[in-house]
Amino acid sequence: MIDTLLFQPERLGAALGLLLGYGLLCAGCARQARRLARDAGGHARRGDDGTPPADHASDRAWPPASAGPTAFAAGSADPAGPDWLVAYASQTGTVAAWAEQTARLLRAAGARARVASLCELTPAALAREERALILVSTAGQGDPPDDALGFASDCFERDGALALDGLRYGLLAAGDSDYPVFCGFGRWLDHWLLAHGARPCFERVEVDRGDATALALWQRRIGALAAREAGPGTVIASVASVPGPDAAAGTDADARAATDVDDGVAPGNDAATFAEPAFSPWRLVARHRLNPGSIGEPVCHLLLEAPDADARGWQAGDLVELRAPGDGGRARRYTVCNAPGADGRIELLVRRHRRDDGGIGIASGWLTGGLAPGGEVRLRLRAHPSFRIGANAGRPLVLIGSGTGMAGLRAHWQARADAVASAGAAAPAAAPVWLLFGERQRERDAFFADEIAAALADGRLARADLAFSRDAAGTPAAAPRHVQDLLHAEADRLRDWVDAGAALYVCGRLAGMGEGVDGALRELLGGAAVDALARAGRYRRDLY
Ligand SMILES: Cc1cc2nc3c(=O)[nH]c(=O)nc-3n(C[C@H](O)[C@H](O)[C@H](O)COP(=O)(O)O)c2cc1C
Repeated sequence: MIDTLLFQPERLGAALGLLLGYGLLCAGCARQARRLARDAGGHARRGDDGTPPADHASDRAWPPASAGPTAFAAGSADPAGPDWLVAYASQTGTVAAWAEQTARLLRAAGARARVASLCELTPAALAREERALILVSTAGQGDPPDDALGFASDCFERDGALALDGLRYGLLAAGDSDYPVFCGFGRWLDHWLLAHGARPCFERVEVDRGDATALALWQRRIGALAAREAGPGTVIASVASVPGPDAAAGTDADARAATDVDDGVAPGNDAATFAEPAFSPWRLVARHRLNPGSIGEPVCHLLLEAPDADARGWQAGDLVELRAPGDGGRARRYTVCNAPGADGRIELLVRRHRRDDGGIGIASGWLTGGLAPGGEVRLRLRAHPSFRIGANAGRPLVLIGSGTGMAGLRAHWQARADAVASAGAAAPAAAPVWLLFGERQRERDAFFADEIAAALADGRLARADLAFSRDAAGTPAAAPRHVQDLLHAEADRLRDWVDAGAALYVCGRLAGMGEGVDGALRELLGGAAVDALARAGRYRRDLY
């Protein structure tokens, strides 16, 4: 996605800079070159046919089951011990959660740890730090997550002018090797840090699809660092029980030798266990097809009921991860389609996926067909901080999306309406909500048309603009066909809303819609303004 936000020459002149800078950095740093050589072959754990091996299919478990209970005893560590910044950039919340867990590990080892999103940091602020653990994912096509856009563009602007030689850091790069540019942002950031004099405490840890072995390695690295920094006599427990890099298929002893951290951590006691929430058995209450007769694949609206504890603590904008039978234990993500309600139910929108070979996707096929009402779904909720309402609760909202992206938009307009209802009559008038949505045919694919009409009638929605791409025959050529065309058609209104403080939320497919909407926004508002909105948390995206 940032190729449209940051890395296009006509915008920040950065695409060329990135490529050039990347090349120069690689050329200029022998150690990095060795690392890159390893990177090139380092993902040979994929099967010969290009399919991911079974361990990649594991969900984002942290720590891996094999790690056993993870315990860090503070021992004799100075409670006001070394101060760590744990910085993260995360598009869909995975890495944000790992950052929190990383900080917990450090604190349990007697260190002080502050967690901050890269959107709260500048390169100059980072330069003032002595110790940082940095965890970043990659989004779009090898790009930074949205919360790192400002930081990344600052890196370009300050390139050459910044000295980071006072900083020691460890870097975790999360990605998915199914994408052509694996861990693109994490690798770029690592090179940028090195080029500016920052010193790595250990070799970059790359985590492919939540790979448990790589997470275990990260955990070992932190444990060893914490032990060393906490000083002699500190007992840090259980880190030694995490399988070492040599025990793991495909990891390299060289990476271990290259680090300046000793993994020999003394076993100890006491537990400060952390773990991902378990999958719970939710139940399918009802399923309706939203687009009968559509020329597209079926889109179903699913209603799911929670086992008690799972229904709490989530917000509009959050995701679920679920496992379908026969899907190799892989966790699939869907955006929740409703706001939290008293009944504790969640709703999902699922389009049946048609593969290139004509077959049907395992998870989407099951959710839209094989799973019978009353049937069980192994599911867990996942916070998605960068798509939540956050500080935008009082702002006008512009909700933009297409297809199953309706899910995240609906959750937000429902949540806004619920917040207004619970504030009571004395509350000030709610900030307005504007929906812009695209699908194929009005007659078949107008998801939630009745609900939208009712919301317009009672003011929950101030305005709704819909575009149907396959209804264009017979209409003027200039008529909006896609949601990005709606933005162009409503350019003045869009500028007025943004001037009035609106936040923009975009949900749906990255390819086509997400990129097209980003391009339209940049054309209409200007690239710098869009970057500023992103930095201020007023441009939030849930793209897939
Ligand atoms: C829309 C989208 C685009 C992605 N693009 C890439 C990519 O270009 N390279 C990569 O290695 N991983 C890519 N990923 C995978 C994510 O980096 C990976 O799932 C990561 O664990 C997500 O962490 P987060 O939830 O903290 O953002 C992409 C994921 C999504 C949803």
